[in-house]
Amino acid sequence: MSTDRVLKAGVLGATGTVGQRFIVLLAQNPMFSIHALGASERSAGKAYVLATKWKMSEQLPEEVRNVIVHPCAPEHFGGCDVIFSGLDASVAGDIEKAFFEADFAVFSNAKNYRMHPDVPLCVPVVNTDHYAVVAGQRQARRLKRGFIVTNSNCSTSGLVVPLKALQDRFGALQRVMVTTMQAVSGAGYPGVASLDILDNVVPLIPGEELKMEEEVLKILGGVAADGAACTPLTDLRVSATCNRVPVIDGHTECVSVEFAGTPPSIEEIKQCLREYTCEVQDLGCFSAPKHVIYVAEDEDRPQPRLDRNAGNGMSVTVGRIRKCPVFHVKFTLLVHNTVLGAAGASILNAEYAAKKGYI
Ligand SMILES: NC(=O)C1=CN([C@@H]2O[C@H](COP(=O)(O)OP(=O)(O)OC[C@H]3O[C@@H](n4cnc5c(N)ncnc54)[C@H](OP(=O)(O)O)[C@@H]3O)[C@@H](O)[C@H]2O)C=CC1
Ligand SMILES: N[C@@H](CC(=O)OP(=O)(O)O)C(=O)O
Repeated sequence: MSTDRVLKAGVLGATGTVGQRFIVLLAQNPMFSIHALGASERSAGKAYVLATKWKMSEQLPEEVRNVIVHPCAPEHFGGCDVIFSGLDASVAGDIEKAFFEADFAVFSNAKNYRMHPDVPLCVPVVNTDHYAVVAGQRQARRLKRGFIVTNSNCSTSGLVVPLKALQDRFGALQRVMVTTMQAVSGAGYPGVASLDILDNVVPLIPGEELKMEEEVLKILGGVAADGAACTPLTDLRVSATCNRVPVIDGHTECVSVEFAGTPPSIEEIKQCLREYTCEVQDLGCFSAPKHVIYVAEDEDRPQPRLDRNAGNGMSVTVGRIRKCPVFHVKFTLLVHNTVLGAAGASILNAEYAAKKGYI
């Protein structure tokens, strides 16, 4: 298809935290027009402005205010070229399946299909090569034009970016330890009660650590020669510890890395991170950041309030890069959890899919 055509976008879960971020980003993106919105039966039939509790700092785009929210069923999304899903995971499995089986191109934020071998788990600045499994996915699931691509857990999306840069330049990684400090917007709306999170740190985000530990292996892995399945790494070991902190947006992660081979110097690591580039940049995708990784110059960065909007939320900021006395190197990174960690990644995944002729 021509990448000059404006793609009609449907948004499932449009009223939620990720859904609102989709609305903000799609309204600014010349490749897409917002064509249809979906949410639960609680919201269906209402104008969007009445169905959602708008929590973005940007104004609700005028053209979306009075769009009627539909139930999340394919018959309400006719004419859409692409479906973005910010659905709650408790319902995403069945609803997204109904859409890709109805021949829609689905880009999901939910966890349900992430670890399926024939589904790309794609952080678009890291592993667009995993789109190679889409043809096999269509064949195995008897889909004509439909398919599903997922993006990762929001903390995973930040972590894999510097890890990919290091792996590409210096070879296999052996062990990674990560401790996260995750923003409250990661829990959706209304999310964590203020009495739980103000003046506090909560050392548990149910299910989060295992997701990170598994997803990193898939994203940093490859694709089988016949294109039938993704092939997660088997030699890398990842340990994650996840905490909720009283920050609105932006997940901070303290990472320690051990290389399988001879470790590079700290200067070589900094240079590698600064120089990292990826395919969506080469293709000139609208949402691709100019710099995938910003290496923070100041010793006390990254900080969520100051750095979360780097590259319009599509860049990862890495700082405090130093020797680790246990592994080889340690650093702190920051990722915008609802932009590169969610809606922004989905949109860039769709831009890539359009450029490569999948849509
Ligand atoms: N927040 C983040 O940083 C990240 C979130 N994700 C994932 O993205 C997804 C959305 O998260 P988030 O926006 O935070 O969640 P929210 O709880 O804020 O929003 C959930 C959305 O799902 C809709 N929904 C709920 N039940 C149904 C139903 N039965 N039928 C149709 N729609 C329904 C809601 O509609 P209604 O308003 O009508 O109830 C709402 O639009 C989740 O799967 C989450 O795990 C992934 C990465 C990061
Ligand atoms: N659990 C993440 C956000 C999220 O919803 O992730 P996932 O889609 O992997 O469940 C957080 O709280 O910050």
